Amino acid sequence: MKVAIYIDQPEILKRYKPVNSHTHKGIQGHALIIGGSYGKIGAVSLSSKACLKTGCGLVTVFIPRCGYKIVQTANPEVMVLTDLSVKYITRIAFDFVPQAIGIGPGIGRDIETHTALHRFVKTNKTPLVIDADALTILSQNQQWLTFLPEKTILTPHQKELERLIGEWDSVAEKFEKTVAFSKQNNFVIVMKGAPTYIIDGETIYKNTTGNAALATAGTGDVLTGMITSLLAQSYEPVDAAILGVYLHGLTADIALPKTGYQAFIASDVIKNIGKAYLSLEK
Ligand SMILES: NC(=O)C1=CN([C@@H]2O[C@H](COP(=O)(O)OP(=O)(O)OC[C@H]3O[C@@H](n4cnc5c(N)ncnc54)[C@H](O)[C@@H]3O)[C@@H](O)[C@H]2O)[C@@H](O)CC1
Ligand SMILES: Nc1ncnc2c1ncn2[C@@H]1O[C@H](COP(=O)(O)OP(=O)(O)O)[C@@H](O)[C@H]1O
Ligand SMILES: [Mg+2]
Repeated sequence: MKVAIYIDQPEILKRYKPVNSHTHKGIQGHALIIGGSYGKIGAVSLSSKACLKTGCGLVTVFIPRCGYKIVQTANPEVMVLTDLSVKYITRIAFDFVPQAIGIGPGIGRDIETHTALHRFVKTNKTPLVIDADALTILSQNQQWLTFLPEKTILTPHQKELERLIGEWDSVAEKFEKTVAFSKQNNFVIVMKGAPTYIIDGETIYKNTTGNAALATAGTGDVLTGMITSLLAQSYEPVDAAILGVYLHGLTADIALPKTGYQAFIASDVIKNIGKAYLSLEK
């Protein structure tokens, strides 16, 4: 395995772009988060809130109708578009041009959602982050991979990675297969775990923040919102992935002395994004 580049504060400061004092919401990026299904609207609610809290100017979600009141109530700052279907996404449509799209949190694996995802990837040209059930659907339809834009960011956990690249017999083989998959498709792979690695072709980055408090429902959905936010704010895809993973881990390191491992939940990641950013400016 090639030597990994450690992602620590000096590496982050090479990439981090502070906010310009003359900016306005119209140029801070408009992100679209597509996901949710009956019982898993929370995933989109968390993801879209994290997207806003990471600095994106405008955030819209596209969800099934059952999520409308939930997201509008939980996150009044987020705009909401709905599918015609109540429980699942069946046809993705929106009438604006986002700077980045995050797709997958809570989207489910209904067969009609497979069709919606197929139609979407065939026509989409917007920079993309793909997570969760959208990754699982893609794993089952690998001929769709050629439709994805260059440097699409995929954020699999270990099981989702296995569905994409197949089983491995050793850690070295896991990296070999992931590097090959990244090179073949020109994707950025966020290989989530403890620690998380970011793989961009032959280049491997190893994150240095985060702890076991993150082993709780929804923290991956939050990460998707954070990376989508940075992509919408014009970070290069690999930098959006690196900075997103670093800040995400840092929230858990900051919160740990107050929450302990057990009481930390995905909303605590979101609560601590501000402190994570502030620590970069110290
Ligand atoms: N509040 C919500 O609405 C939540 C919705 N979620 C959504 O639920 C859907 C299913 O996601 P899941 O990831 O639970 O289901 P998956 O079936 O995709 O993956 C979970 C399976 O992978 C295994 N696994 C092996 N190694 C793992 C690792 N390192 N990390 C995580 N799992 C590992 C688990 O044991 C389990 O069998 C996704 O769309 C996701 O976004 C979850 O994120 C939980 C919270
Ligand atoms: N023990 C751990 N140490 C550090 N980070 C962890 C640990 N367990 C999980 N994480 C992080 O938490 C997140 C979990 O993502 P994921 O499994 O997709 O959760 P969900 O789908 O519930 O949102 C990933 O960013 C992963 O790296
Ligand atoms: Mg997940």
